[in-house]
Amino acid sequence: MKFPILKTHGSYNDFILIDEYSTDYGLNDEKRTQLTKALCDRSTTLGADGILFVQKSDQADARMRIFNADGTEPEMCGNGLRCASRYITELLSTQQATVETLKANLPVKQTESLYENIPTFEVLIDPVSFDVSTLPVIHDKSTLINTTIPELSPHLLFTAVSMPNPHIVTIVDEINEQDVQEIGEKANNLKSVFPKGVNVSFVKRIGSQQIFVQTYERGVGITNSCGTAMSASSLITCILHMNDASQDVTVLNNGGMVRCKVNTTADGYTVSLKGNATYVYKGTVTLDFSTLPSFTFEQEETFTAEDQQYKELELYAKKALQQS
Ligand SMILES: N[C@@H](CCC[C@H](N)C(=O)O)C(=O)O
Repeated sequence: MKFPILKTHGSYNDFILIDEYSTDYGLNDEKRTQLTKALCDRSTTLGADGILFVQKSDQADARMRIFNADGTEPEMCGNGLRCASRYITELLSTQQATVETLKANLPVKQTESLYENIPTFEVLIDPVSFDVSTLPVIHDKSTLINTTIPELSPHLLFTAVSMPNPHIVTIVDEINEQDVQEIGEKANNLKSVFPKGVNVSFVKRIGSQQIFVQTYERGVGITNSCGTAMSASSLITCILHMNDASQDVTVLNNGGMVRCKVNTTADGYTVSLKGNATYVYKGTVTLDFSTLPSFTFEQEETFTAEDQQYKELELYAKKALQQS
């Protein structure tokens, strides 16, 4: 089997995009899982945090499915949706679209550049719920807001929210990557509390409407950034009165920055997530499912100027972090 792939990233949360919209490769979910594990492996010529499968939809303009590097399929991916949105809107020659995801059909659009000449997309994160049963978290209360989870840590205070993938967020004075790794691994092994695993974020407030977020992603590990986690973190800082809703929260991360706006709705909240959708390279993968994980990859095009431009945003975000 031979198929083209596109390497893309949102705040250096990187994905391999496979276009099943234009060509039916006859993949089933078992094959998608096998493919994801093989191509996302960082010891190969590719490597990524996940695969975005772009497909046809009978409810929306197109459909995006995301598979984590470990082959599992989560409910949502915010950074990935921006990348898929760029691909879909270019494919359909439009500037906005509705994209079917596992839990909702979501509006997406190209928007003003986050920084000079950065392809920028805005996606809606919805549905959002603080009901612990939606993550799920096994807990005797129906919501978990700024509360200890003694099985996880005796002193950290966590808030649980589904975006609609599961997140727990803790606000700290300083972020230590070792702690993020340790608590993230522990939470994902704690099946009595998080039966489906959980994304774990540490958040530091760095100024008015400005936060820094680091995330341990379920099914991946520590990533440069996680779009739904940054949306969850912005929302939680608003409900804890550290930031204001209805105004942008600038979220710095280890791969750059995004902007999140918390919207108050009749049912609760949604979050608008704005950030880059950067293409890195294109090429062709050749493989035989019977001999996976081995495959070959031939790179055909690199988006050097785009990559260079993004590095300037990254530098700007790093400086903003140092000055905070
Ligand atoms: N990186 C993503 C989230 C991907 C899914 C997550 N690892 C999960 O299992 O829920 C994002 O940008 O939101």
